[in-house]
Amino acid sequence: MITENREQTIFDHVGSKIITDREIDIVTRLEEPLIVVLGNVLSHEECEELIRLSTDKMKRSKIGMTREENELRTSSSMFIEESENEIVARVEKRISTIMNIPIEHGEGLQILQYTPGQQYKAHYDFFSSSSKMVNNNRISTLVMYLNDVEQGGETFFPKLNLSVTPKKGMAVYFEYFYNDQALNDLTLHGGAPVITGEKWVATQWMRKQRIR
Ligand SMILES: O=C(O)CCC(=O)C(=O)O
Ligand SMILES: [Fe+2]
Repeated sequence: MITENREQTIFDHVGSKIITDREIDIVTRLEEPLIVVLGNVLSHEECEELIRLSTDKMKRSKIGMTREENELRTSSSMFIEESENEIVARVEKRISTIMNIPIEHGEGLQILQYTPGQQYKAHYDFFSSSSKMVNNNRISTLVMYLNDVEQGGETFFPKLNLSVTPKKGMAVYFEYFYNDQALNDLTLHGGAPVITGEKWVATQWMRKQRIR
């Protein structure tokens, strides 16, 4: 493997497994920019619990659920901030090990629900240099799939001709903290329209510095 001249990454795992309270599988990796497909990240029970928590919260406060009015993302979204929930705390700890960043750098888990026709058009997760957020920008993302989608809903990276099929309990990780901005720009990605069924994901974004 050619490793010279490669930039330092945040994700530091080698081999085919990441040992946390669960044994996570490294299924596929693209090196630059680093994009890793991971298996066995969440148990089916944990996936179902995250969907339940989000559905519950949605019911409790109708304003908590933001149905996006803009064209970029047509899914519904919700932040889960219940770190006091045993499952959320356990999952956050695991995510922190996978992403190799303390959980205090993480925005709360965001749950997205897509119904047929809904999508998330190609975008960057990092904030543009004109944003106030750029001082403590995002550096990495973990998108976890909470269910199987009958048809559609792939996470796609148009500049890399890469797409990842949602599979319950699996996840895709990518980072964009390279000195070479051209590498960061290659992480353009989106959620393809769901054709049949529903799609639920939980996204963890990490910031450069702690935010909680
Ligand atoms: O739904 C997906 O596959 C992608 C989600 C995403 O890009 C995000 O949450 O930032
Ligand atoms: Fe994204």
